[in-house]
Amino acid sequence: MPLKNRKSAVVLLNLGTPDAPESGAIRRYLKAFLGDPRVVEAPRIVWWLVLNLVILVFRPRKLVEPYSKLWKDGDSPLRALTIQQTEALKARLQGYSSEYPEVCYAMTYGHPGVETVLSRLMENGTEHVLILPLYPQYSGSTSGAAFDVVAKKLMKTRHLPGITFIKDYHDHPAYIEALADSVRNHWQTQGQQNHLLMSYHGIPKAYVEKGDPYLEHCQTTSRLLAEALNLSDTQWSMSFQSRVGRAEWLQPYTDETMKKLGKENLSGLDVICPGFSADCLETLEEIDEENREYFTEAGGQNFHYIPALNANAKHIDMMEQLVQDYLG
Ligand SMILES: C=CC1=C(C)c2cc3[nH]c(cc4nc(cc5[nH]c(cc1n2)c(C)c5CCC(=O)O)C(CCC(=O)O)=C4C)c(C)c3C=C
Ligand SMILES: [Fe+2]
Ligand SMILES: [Fe+2]
Repeated sequence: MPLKNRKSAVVLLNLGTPDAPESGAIRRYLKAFLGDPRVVEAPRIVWWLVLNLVILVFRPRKLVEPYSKLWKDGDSPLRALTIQQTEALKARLQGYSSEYPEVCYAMTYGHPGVETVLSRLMENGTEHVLILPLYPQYSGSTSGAAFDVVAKKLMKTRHLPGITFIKDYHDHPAYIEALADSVRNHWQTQGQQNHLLMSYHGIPKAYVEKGDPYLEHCQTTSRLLAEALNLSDTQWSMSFQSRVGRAEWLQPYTDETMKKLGKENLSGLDVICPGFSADCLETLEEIDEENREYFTEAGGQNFHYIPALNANAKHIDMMEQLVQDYLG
């Protein structure tokens, strides 16, 4: 099916990451991210005080070391992998004909920002923009916040382009197939362990109680992946990581689950993070280092982290399919 034309563009939209593994850059990133009321819904004045007087004073310094360890060739893994995904999708769509959409990437917080990327596309005469937030499961705190930055730019634009916003793809067959293929490949090369843990980024439980469909999306993705892999109910489970603050977040928490599974003397654990489209601090450091330690210190053996889909061919197949579904 031919794609519309070169006047369309696809924007891969991810969360954002600091510009450098230094406390100033990390502080700027956290200020934008955690200052967004979509992410932290606490009363504004109270939160402003906590953010500026506590979190932005201590957390940036704490994150310098883990970010520095992951920084490669002058970039953070999240941005480097988003660039690889962009190049791979571009190469794929160029194969169609001379009439293909431009492919670029943007970040909700940090660089390149949505405002800059959309301005450039509109200056170049782009008539239709397909926004693909790289969050398979919808949450107001991620996909909703991504929509806000797009809308904010459009509110200031006289001649609007057409806009298509992909809300989520948590149950898209090409996404489930990409995840299943990645797990099968891992099992083929590294061996299958007794249990597969699917760990998702957490959100406060209150967001779900107020109507955020995130939990339901995570449950559906997990069930579909387990079915695709023919896993019985005891062979897999799901958990939620990266809790910040003292409020209750979605449970079970990943760190507590690791300790529990480690104590059960499991001979081996495979861990996948289906909600992360690219490896980043939360997978490479928090899961593959910190949580690996919780598991092994509790007595577990053979901890295997299965990488995010990153620029895998099947992940790019999925993106190509989404472009076809929405622009074809
Ligand atoms: C405090 C509230 C937070 C909510 C709600 C939240 C939701 C959420 N986040 C992601 C994806 C990522 N988060 C990342 C880092 C990160 N997230 C928070 C806080 C919340 N996230 C913080 C404070 C940080 C910074 C690191 C830290 O201090 O621990 C990242 C990694 C960025 C990188 O540079 O590598 C991603 C990706 C999702 C998908 C989500 C809700 C579904
Ligand atoms: Fe986060
Ligand atoms: Fe494994």
